[in-house]
Amino acid sequence: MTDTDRNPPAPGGGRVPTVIADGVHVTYRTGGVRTGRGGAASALGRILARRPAAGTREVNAVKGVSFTAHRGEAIGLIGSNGSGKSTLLKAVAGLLPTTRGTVWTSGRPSLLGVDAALMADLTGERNIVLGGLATGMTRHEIRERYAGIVEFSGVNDKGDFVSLPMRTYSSGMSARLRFSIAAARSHDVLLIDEALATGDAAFRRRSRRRIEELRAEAGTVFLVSHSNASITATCDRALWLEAGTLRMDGPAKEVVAAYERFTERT
Ligand SMILES: Nc1ncnc2c1ncn2[C@@H]1O[C@H](COP(=O)(O)OP(=O)(O)OP(=O)(O)O)[C@@H](O)[C@H]1O
Repeated sequence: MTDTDRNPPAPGGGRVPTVIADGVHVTYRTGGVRTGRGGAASALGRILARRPAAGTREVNAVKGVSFTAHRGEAIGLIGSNGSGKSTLLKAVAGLLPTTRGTVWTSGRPSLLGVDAALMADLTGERNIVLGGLATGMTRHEIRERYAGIVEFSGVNDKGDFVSLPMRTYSSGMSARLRFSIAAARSHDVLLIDEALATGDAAFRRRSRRRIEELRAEAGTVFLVSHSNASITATCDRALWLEAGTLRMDGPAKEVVAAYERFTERT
């Protein structure tokens, strides 16, 4: 299949954009250090004067990032620890506000993170239903796909784990179940944060095939990973973030090679 087959031409003749990030900045403000001084009156004064509380720290996690993603692309996000990958993903998902710049997305983006909201005290079964509803599946669709989700995740490979509370799962099993729930339906824009890193080799193969299918169903997949091999095997394009800025955007193999040269030097 050629790249053009996967990316049906837009009415205007070009590829169909699904995410446009235009000069995106994201800033975290962490709570002030408690000094024990200052009552309600001084807090009110600060709010009226728009002054941050003493000790408030600002972290500019993403600084002026711009890119356009298209239908049918799988895009890897790479970069050192703390370079802003997860923050950018959350901003694209609409879970964090931008302090400057704009993110435009077509359809509803779905973020599949390591800390996605599954309930530790509920069984895998219940979480499949809740997670399925949360990703927009109907009860009927969940019933139809339930067996496929359990099989894909492999959580029952070593016993009937799906009927046990998720707190009894290893972190790899939880991550696999989260991925399997999210991957059970097509997404306009699917954002995956490190989900593949925890699976074993067989699961990683299944996941890559499924990501390939999701792209073919005309979605866009973003994948954050510290595994350069996962990025080159799964993605055709990569964005390299360093200290919140976009260092490189291009074919995954070229970007990963440049990033590897950079990490060897540092
Ligand atoms: N909730 C938060 N409050 C304050 N600062 C934060 C918060 N989350 C992240 N940061 C800071 O924002 C910066 C970017 O973090 P982010 O998690 O986006 O990086 P990352 O590239 O995904 O890192 P990693 O590879 O280690 O997962 C870091 O300096 C981090 O300390």
